[in-house]
Amino acid sequence: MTDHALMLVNLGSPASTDVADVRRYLNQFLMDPHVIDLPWPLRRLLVSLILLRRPAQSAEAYASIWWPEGSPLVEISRRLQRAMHAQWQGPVELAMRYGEPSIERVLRRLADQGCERVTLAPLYPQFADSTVTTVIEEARRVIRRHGLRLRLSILPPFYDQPLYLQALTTSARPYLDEGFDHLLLSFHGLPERHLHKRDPSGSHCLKSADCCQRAEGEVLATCYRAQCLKTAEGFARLAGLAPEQWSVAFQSRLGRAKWIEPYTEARLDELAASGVKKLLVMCPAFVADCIETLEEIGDRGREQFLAAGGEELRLVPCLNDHEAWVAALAELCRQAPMEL
Ligand SMILES: C=CC1=C(C)c2cc3[nH]c(cc4nc(cc5[nH]c(cc1n2)c(C)c5CCC(=O)O)C(CCC(=O)O)=C4C)c(C)c3C=C
Ligand SMILES: [Fe+2]
Ligand SMILES: [Fe+2]
Repeated sequence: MTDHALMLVNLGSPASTDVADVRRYLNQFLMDPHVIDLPWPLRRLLVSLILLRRPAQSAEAYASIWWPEGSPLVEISRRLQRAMHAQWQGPVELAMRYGEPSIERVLRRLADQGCERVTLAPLYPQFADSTVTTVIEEARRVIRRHGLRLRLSILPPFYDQPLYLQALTTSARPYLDEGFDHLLLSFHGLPERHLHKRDPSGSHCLKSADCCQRAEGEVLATCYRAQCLKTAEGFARLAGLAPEQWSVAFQSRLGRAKWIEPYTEARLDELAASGVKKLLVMCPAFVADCIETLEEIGDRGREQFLAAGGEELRLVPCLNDHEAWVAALAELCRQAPMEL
């Protein structure tokens, strides 16, 4: 074995669709201070309130998209892991930020096997504290706590990398070629507060209608919304789409706080009302299909769009284990910079 491992990390799913497993998963996920960024007593109170009803609702949603092998997100991530073996000289491991296999279990196993270097690949194209930062912090915590002699390289967010955008375009091409009235690029949403907290100038994010279009340098480096727009523009350019053929929205809102806009739910109604009959939806914040794409868009979103007068909603699959993505990801990981 070479001593340089690749560790892919995705979000994770409940162990099963039982309400108790979903509650355990949601508790671990939502109690992460990077996800619900309130002081502990308030976070504990809010999460306990969410856990009164949400686990049963989410369990039903998970049950509607669950595969015989288990969670689609986890199974697809395993397929990606297997495909990466052919691209990486050394062990390729998969970990989940919440649930199993945990970052702790995987890093300890690698260290036990004599591995000295790990390229950590958070599988998120765009930066957010609730995804990327929490993975990196957890890896560092585990290394410190167990005194592991591991050197880390970290794959940075790749929202504008030509290799990623090209893979996205290649994987979407058959769907684009079938013809459509409009393409909606629906990204996972984020509470606005998360953007303000990371705005280095304190006066840029959400301060004007086009702040995210104009973001560059250190503002762009931590503005999730601006990075989503860059992904969308880069994809549209490569795919040869005209500006009126596509738009961006943000899905998966939770709670009462204000999340970044426009909301996908509202856009689905607007698009149907504007006469769009055949709608394509892509979800480029996710590299693997999951409850947010399959259930929220593929089931509930489709129902909503048809009820509003649309005729067809086609969900473009995420990159999953597409060969163009496997090759792109391997190259991006080889280029990942070593931590100082
Ligand atoms: C405050 C709550 C949430 C924030 C912030 C958040 C950010 C965020 N999440 C993803 C990617 C995924 N989220 C997924 C599921 C999911 N997300 C939240 C809440 C927040 N996410 C919840 C409660 C759930 C669970 C499902 C539900 O009950 O609705 C998933 C899918 C997991 C699966 O098992 O399929 C992904 C992937 C990103 C990229 C992001 C910030 C940009
Ligand atoms: Fe989420
Ligand atoms: Fe911004």
